[in-house]
Amino acid sequence: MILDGKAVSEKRLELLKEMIEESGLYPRLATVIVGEDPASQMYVRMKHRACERVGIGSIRIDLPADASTERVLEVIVKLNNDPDINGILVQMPLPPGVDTGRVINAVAPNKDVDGFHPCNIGRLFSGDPLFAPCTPQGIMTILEEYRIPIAGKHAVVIGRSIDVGRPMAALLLNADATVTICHSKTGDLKEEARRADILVSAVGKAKFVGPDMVKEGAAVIDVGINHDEDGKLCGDVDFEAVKDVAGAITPVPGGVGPMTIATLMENTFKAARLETCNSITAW
Ligand SMILES: Nc1nc(=O)c2c([nH]1)NC[C@@H]1CN(c3ccc(C(=O)N[C@@H](CCC(=O)O)C(=O)O)cc3)C=[N+]21
Repeated sequence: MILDGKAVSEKRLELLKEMIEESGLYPRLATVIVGEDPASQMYVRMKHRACERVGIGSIRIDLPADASTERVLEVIVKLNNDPDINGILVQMPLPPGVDTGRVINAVAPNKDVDGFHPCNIGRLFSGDPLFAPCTPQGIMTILEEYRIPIAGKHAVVIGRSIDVGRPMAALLLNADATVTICHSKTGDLKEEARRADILVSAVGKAKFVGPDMVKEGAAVIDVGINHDEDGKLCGDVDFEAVKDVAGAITPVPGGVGPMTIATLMENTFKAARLETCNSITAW
């Protein structure tokens, strides 16, 4: 079975649009983009387009590639204090001259729709999430939509990044999976992967996951964004070879990517609803 992330994202965006309309709220997202990386430019454009579609207002702040950390922090503090903004997204990766850790720490946790702030990561790992990072949260939505069982299953996550691998493991653990996190220093990665009922690959290498790494019937989730020899967009998984072994598999494109954007919209609506609670205990 192919897990159609594009279709699920469309469905969720339609639902969200109705929910926003009914709420009477007008959520607003600010994106901050530093530099002119073409992929980042494209992703940010896609995010603003999604905002427009569901009834979220959005503004975009562009800074030059040589902007100082202080300058980026200044912009974030202003957005933190702006009552017209509910959600703040700083497009990653930042140029090497900008201190990413300081930038992430500066975003107000209740506007952190990316879920990267240590407060949000901590809440996620303590089993009481506020905002979870969009890519792994979007993957949970796909698994839910297709009724793929998680509780009691063995999940293996390849990759330990703060935006995907780690929060993915926390979300699966919160859903009662038994979770293994693998990375570049893992002893026998093949053997670990083969144990997975749910295998999530977030490595960044084309054809990294072959059929010899997949248990018959497993759900395979491909988070990779790579390009093959012909320059065509592809994931980490050798799709053609794995699709007959796996019970379910996400394609690239059309799998995890669209879910990331749909989840960002959902998180922004959540941020707008939070704002209407004036007590921190209600979060
Ligand atoms: N602060 C921050 N938050 C992010 O969520 C974030 C980020 N920085 N930096 C970059 C990554 C990457 N990302 C994607 C979003 C959509 C697609 C997507 O929709 N992809 C389409 C294909 C698009 C194409 O044609 O290239 C698909 O897979 O079908 C992919 C990747 C969000 N990211």
